[in-house]
Amino acid sequence: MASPIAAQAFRQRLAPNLIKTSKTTLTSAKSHANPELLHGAIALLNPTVQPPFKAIRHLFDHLRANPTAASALNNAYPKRGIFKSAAIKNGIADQKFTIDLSPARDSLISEATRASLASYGLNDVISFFNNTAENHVSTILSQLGKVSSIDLSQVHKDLNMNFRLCDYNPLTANPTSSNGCGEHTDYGTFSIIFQDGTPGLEIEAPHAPGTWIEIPGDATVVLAGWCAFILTGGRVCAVRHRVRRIPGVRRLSAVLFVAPDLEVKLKPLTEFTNVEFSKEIIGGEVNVSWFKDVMGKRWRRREGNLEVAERDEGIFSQDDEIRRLVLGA
Ligand SMILES: O=C(O)CCC(=O)C(=O)O
Ligand SMILES: [Fe+2]
Repeated sequence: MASPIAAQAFRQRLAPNLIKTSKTTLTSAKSHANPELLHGAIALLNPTVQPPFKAIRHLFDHLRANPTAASALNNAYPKRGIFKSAAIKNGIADQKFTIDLSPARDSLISEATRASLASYGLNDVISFFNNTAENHVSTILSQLGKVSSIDLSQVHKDLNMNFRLCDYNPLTANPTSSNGCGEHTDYGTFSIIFQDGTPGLEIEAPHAPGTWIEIPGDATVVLAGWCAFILTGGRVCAVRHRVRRIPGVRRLSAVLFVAPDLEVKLKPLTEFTNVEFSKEIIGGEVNVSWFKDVMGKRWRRREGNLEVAERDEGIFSQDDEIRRLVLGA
């Protein structure tokens, strides 16, 4: 999708202060495939702080074992809930549990609930994400801006962020399933994925669809989503990824998602684009809020968290359909 040159530049120019090139080597899911297949589609981050994985494990264990605590947390955001555990009953959906936070949702959690979850790690988790946002988000945004020659700061004034914890726990409805998180492309500008050392994350080679590259379990990965692809006129590629489970092995991750401001029109911020976009995109008919909503339905279906009434809508169930919306082909 994006030109190899821009993608290469994304990796190289992010390098000076962000990429750890020394110990981390990328290997391919296919035994002899070349890691260069990634063409710089992702960057590796040397983070200032690591997630508090011990606290994250405690928090998931506590919420899973205590439905009252889980309901109290979910009541802070009744529209969708915060702790998602559909995989306890649903063996076809992604076999993981998640805790979905954001600065806005954080402020809705009552003092009583916050206090009751403090000793199970909630505060540590929130300060980790706030710290990461403070230390890395604007730098990554400006580096992405430099490699694409497009000023992304003008459409990221509100810092629209989401924080997600994932628990790929063997105690789900389908313990032998290798599907931790089905293949998908994140909707926003970029995501930072922190891992607890357990492998499982795989990236699809942007120029060799169907070839999946295994990412080492200790790497912290920055990858771009659909909004970056559209805003930069295809100069930054949106990267498909997935998580495979190793039966019997628990894996934890923490993900920080950054997206443009909700009212921003999703159209290239340049007339010189690398690809041809759909007339809806060029015409500025799609804004971030609408796109997030549409994408959200798609990922909630995959994750088994879609409300019954929404489940039958049948639209946008595939990455392909999003691609059609964006590229019109
Ligand atoms: O758990 C991971 O490593 C990745 C999760 C992910 O891609 C997502 O939640 O969008
Ligand atoms: Fe993702």
